[in-house]
Amino acid sequence: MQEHMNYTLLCDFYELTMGNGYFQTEGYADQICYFDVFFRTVPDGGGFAIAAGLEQVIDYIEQLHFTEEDIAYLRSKGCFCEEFLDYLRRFRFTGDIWAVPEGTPIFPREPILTVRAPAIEAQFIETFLLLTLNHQSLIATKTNRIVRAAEGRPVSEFGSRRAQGPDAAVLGARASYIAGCAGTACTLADEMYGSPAGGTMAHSWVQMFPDEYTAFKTYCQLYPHSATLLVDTYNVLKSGVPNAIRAFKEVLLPQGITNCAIRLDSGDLTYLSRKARKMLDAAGLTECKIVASNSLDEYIIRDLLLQGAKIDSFGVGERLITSKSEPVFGGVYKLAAVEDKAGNIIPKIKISANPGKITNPHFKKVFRLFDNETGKAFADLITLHDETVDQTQPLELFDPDATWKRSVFTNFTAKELLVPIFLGGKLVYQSPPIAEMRAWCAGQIDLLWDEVKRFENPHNYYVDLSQRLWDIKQELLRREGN
Ligand SMILES: Nc1ncnc2c1ncn2[C@@H]1O[C@H](COP(=O)(O)OP(=O)(O)OP(=O)(O)O)[C@@H](O)[C@H]1O
Ligand SMILES: O=P(O)(O)OC[C@H]1O[C@H](OP(=O)(O)OP(=O)(O)O)[C@H](O)[C@@H]1O
Ligand SMILES: O=C(O)c1cccnc1
Repeated sequence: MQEHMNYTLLCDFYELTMGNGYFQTEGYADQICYFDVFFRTVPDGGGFAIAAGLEQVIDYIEQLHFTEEDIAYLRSKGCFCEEFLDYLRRFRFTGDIWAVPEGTPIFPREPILTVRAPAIEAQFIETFLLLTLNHQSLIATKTNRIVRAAEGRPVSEFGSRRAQGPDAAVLGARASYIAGCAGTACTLADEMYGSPAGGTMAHSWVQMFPDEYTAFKTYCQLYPHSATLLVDTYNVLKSGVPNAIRAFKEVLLPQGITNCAIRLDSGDLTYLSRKARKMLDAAGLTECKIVASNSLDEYIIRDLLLQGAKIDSFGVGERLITSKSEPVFGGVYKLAAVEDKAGNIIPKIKISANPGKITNPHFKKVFRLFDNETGKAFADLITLHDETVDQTQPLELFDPDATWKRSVFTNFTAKELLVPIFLGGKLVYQSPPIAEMRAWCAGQIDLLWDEVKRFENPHNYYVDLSQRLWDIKQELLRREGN
């Protein structure tokens, strides 16, 4: 796991060959440059994504170092000069990083992390930054859709066994908690990151005993305050629910415990939950909760609730932990500017035949604009690094592609999204406890309009450019695009 691993060589090999190249090319080794991390489309056609993974980026940056074994390995590749290998012995990150806090809703094309550092350092960290932010933001974004579909009912993350490897399980559980899961079945995610671990029982527990009732009774005796009995091993309505009722009545009720649950893991979850609810209520177990699982996702959960299922909470595994419907979060790392010897910032652009892939040049800031009357966010504004937004003056925003579409806003508050994380190689940010990230995430999503939160065809939230930034972009397009 991350804490015990040296991930320095978890980079694409070209980061090293470029680094060696910059090192040997006069004037490039110390070239200060700016890179932005941003993404282009929200997975699943959603209206926004959730940023996650920053704490692991911080750990990585702090741990960055090449061991003598790493140097020997790189020497064996035969393509790095000795001076560069010697430089790698002393390699540390000395630059600046700004990023959006974890749990923040984010939108396409805006920087969610910016690096300012000497070229070799800034280039070297690309792979790990992207893989970490892409993975956790993907799982956080998917989880949040699932959690919103559950309309306030707790969702537990059950996916470790189907995750694509240990990091995907543990860090996925971490991201899912930030994005709104109530907890996880992953014990290590609790120990390492504080995402609360808990769970029910497997079919094997029920199969292990001579009969279903004995399995339930034994479990209730062992865990009277957290008994969730899995009722679908044999026959839900004919044996599972009746045996659960019997065990609850014989073991829990005499102790005054009414807090209990059953889990449904197959069949028609609406039909079975409605029938089970009636049986539990008729037995006086009105406080007994019904948990549902079995290849759930946001669409099935929404359907179940529309059908009138009597489900109190959900366990969601494979489709959450793998983000099965859309398993790629396309965050990219693009050069936005370099500094000349005098420290002037020279903006850089990447041009593409696809206008959506043209980058926003320069060292930038992102402001989120909130309407003072409703408190809701209505647009994000990307500006140059030295611009401020004057909240006392009307602000004209325009569509960066269809520039004739303009609106003037008054009575708003502008909040900067990116906060300093490293300055001069020194960590200046303390990640909040994970429960605070989770509360921050929920609070920030509350500030988005419902139209932006639709699962299908959401309202397109505006991410606009300041006039100065737009002018610089157009100038670069004219200069470089011909
Ligand atoms: N009422 C419902 N409406 C929509 N989807 C449902 C409903 N009930 C269950 N589902 C979903 O339908 C799928 C059924 O899965 P599957 O074909 O594996 O059946 P199963 O009943 O789980 O069988 P098995 O006993 O093999 O596990 C699951 O994704 C489940 O969440
Ligand atoms: O379906 P998921 O969303 O991934 O939720 C987790 C699943 O994991 C367990 O199943 P198990 O590994 O025993 O397999 P099975 O129930 O599918 O046979 C559990 O009973 C859930 O069905
Ligand atoms: O605790 C559970 O019920 C659980 C845990 C992992 C996978 N499926 C179910």
